[in-house]
This record gives sequence, C-alpha cells and structure tokens, in this order.
Amino acid sequence: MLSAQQLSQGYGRTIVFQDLDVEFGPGVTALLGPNGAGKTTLLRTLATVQPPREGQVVIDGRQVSSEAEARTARRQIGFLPQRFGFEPAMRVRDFVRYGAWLRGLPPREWAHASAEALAHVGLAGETGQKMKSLSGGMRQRAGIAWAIVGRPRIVLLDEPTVGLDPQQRLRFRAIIAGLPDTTVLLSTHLIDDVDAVCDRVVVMNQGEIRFAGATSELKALDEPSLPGHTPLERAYMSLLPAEDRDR
Ligand SMILES: Nc1ncnc2c1ncn2[C@@H]1O[C@H](COP(=O)(O)OP(=O)(O)OP(=O)(O)O)[C@@H](O)[C@H]1O
Repeated sequence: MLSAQQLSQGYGRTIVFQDLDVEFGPGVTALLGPNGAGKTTLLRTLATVQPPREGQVVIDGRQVSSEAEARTARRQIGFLPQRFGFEPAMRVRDFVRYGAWLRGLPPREWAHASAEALAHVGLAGETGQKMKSLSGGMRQRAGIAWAIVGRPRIVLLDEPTVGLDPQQRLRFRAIIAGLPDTTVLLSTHLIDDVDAVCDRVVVMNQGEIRFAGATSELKALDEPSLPGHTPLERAYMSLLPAEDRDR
C-alpha cells in the first residue's frame, strides 16, 4: 500500500498541492487531470525523487522521512518519468541492467531480472540492439522494462502512452495488466486507457483530489449534457470546474 499523508509540494512560491491524502493499493490506478493539475509532481514525490515540503509518503505503513529511508523505499519502486534519458549507443539489455543496478539488485540477479523484464514487454528479441535503433513504441516498452526490472511492488508511470500508436497502446495495456500483485499508478490524459486497463481512478485538478474510486463508480457520474463521447469522458468533465474543462 502506497499513500500520501498530509503531503505538500511546490516549486519556489508555487504551491502545487497542500495537505494531500490519498492511497493506492494493488491493481492499476489512473491519475487523471488537466495540464498543470500536479500529476507529475505527485508521481515524483511518491517516487521519492522530490522530497515533500511537508507530510509523508508511506509505504506499507512505513514513513519515508529521511534520505536513508528513501533509498530503501526506492528498491520497491519503479518510476518511469515522462521523458526518460538514455545513452543512445547503449544496448537495450544494458539499459535495463542499469535500472537493476539503480534499484540496488545484487549483480548476480541483473542478467536474469533484465531478461525477464524484457520478455514481459515483448523485447526478448531486441536485447542486443542499441537504444537509438528502437522505434518510439519499442523505446517506451524498454522504459517500462527498466521500471519493472526486479519486480518492484510499486510501479509509477508518467504519461506512458503519449505518442504511441493504437497498436502499441494495446500492447501497453496487456503489459500493465500482466503485473500481478503490483501497485501500478499511471498518469494519463487518455480516458480510453482508463476504461481499458484501470481498476481505479484518481482525478486531480489544481492540486486537489476531486475523485478517488473504482472506474465503474466514476462512470456512474456520467452527465449526458456535458461534452464528451463516452460516459467516462463526461463523468470526468463533471468533476472539473467549467473553466478547466478545455485544458
Ligand atoms: N520545475 C518546475 N518549476 C516550477 N514550477 C513547476 C515545475 N514543474 C511543474 N511546475 C508547476 O507545477 C504545477 C503542476 O505541474 P505538473 O507538471 O505536476 O502538472 P501535470 O498535471 O503533470 O501537468 P501535465 O499534464 O501538463 O504534465 C504547474 O503549475 C506547473 O507549472
């Protein structure tokens, strides 16, 4: 179980969220919200990349309060930022092993763990290729392998389907659905993804949680008079103030 307790975060004088309380359990949760809602900042804070200004990130009842605790917590967290960097000439398998090293896996497990993660994302045949030679969709899948290597119990993905074509998005959904006993949190703008792959949804707007519950509960908030093509789109719109609906 991953939770934010009274969590506050910001940049300089900008307050992104304050006293935020939210909980994420096993299964796939979507973090939905318009541009600037604070999704990336929340993911980075939960991933312990950005220490909170106030409040706590709590993993399985244990507070992450110091850098030493954050280092321990990171062994259980796979985090894929929206734009992840890599050395273009690095081979795919070394890129994923590098993730294993970062997570603190013992060296004897690197080869097996990276082969397992690459097989999970359908890149078992590309392990010797250079990162720069991969297509956008394959690169994204290599990123997911990087995030899931060593089977972390918490996987945080920031806009993982941006730029993917429909076929690659279907593959992505299958990959995510096949991570048993894992708490997966993914930020997205794409409501189609939510319907297809997420058990739960958290809707955020201007640093506040507007909804947290099952996807089916969100759907039930459908308001046919609002803009949107599906019940879920309209339900999402119903949670946003009118001025934020076209962001
Ligand atoms: N490095 C930064 N320095 C200053 N302000 C920032 C920084 N990163 C984000 N912000 C501000 O914090 C707020 C939340 O941004 P954040 O990127 O977390 O939102 P988001 O929901 O992920 O948006 P998007 O969907 O556009 O990625 C915004 O007002 C943004 O301008």
